Amino acid sequence: MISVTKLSMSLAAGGRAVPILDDITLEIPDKQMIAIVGASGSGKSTLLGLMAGLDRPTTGSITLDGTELTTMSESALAKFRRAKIGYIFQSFHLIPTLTARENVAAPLELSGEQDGQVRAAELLASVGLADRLDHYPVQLSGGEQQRVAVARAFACRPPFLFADEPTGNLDSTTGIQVVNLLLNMHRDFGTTLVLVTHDQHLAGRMQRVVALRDGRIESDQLTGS
Ligand SMILES: Nc1ncnc2c1ncn2[C@@H]1O[C@H](COP(=O)(O)OP(=O)(O)OP(=O)(O)O)[C@@H](O)[C@H]1O
Repeated sequence: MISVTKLSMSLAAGGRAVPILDDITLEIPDKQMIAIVGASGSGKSTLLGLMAGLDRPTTGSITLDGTELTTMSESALAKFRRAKIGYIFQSFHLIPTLTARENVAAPLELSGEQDGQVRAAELLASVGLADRLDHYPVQLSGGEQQRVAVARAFACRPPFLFADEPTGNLDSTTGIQVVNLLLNMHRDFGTTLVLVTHDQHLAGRMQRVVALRDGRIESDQLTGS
């Protein structure tokens, strides 16, 4: 379960504090698939980054599986993220000097897994990239890079997966392939999936859609998906 309580975030800009998120309270049950939507600048990416422990709020609480993130030391937070959190970026963020297989193996090897390279090859096969193991990111299309990023994000079987506009840089057909992959992985791994999107089609495939407006929750609806 993800619990966000009375979360606020202000950032300094032009010598003054600008409110970005204001009094957000949100509970996300285990295994739920939820989309965060809203106009550009409404605070979606900021909220996602806070829930994933990438940033610290000004006030409020964030717990994942009962662990409070906001008071953790940097090193404890980094360890927690490695064990519990997968993150997918709009612009893929693969390591350019590593092959597809090495990119996926990296988090496995960091977490002490002996057969990381073998497991990485299996994961890449499961996202349809068995014949791209030794390609570097620059040798892959955008959709292929995002599939590598999806395989990497799920590699350590994290209970929590966050995705910031995962289809934002892809054409619609490739975007649909990546979404199908996310849904399959969610089903197979039982992951809680929180994603930010501008894509109505993608949002509608989640079980719940939370809309932000000016840093506050404007609506919170189950979709029936
Ligand atoms: N480091 C920063 N310093 C100052 N303001 C910031 C900073 N990062 C983000 N902001 C501001 O915070 C607000 C929310 O940004 P955020 O990226 O969370 O919005 P978003 O809803 O994800 O937008 P988009 O859909 O365009 O990606 C924006 O007005 C942005 O300009």
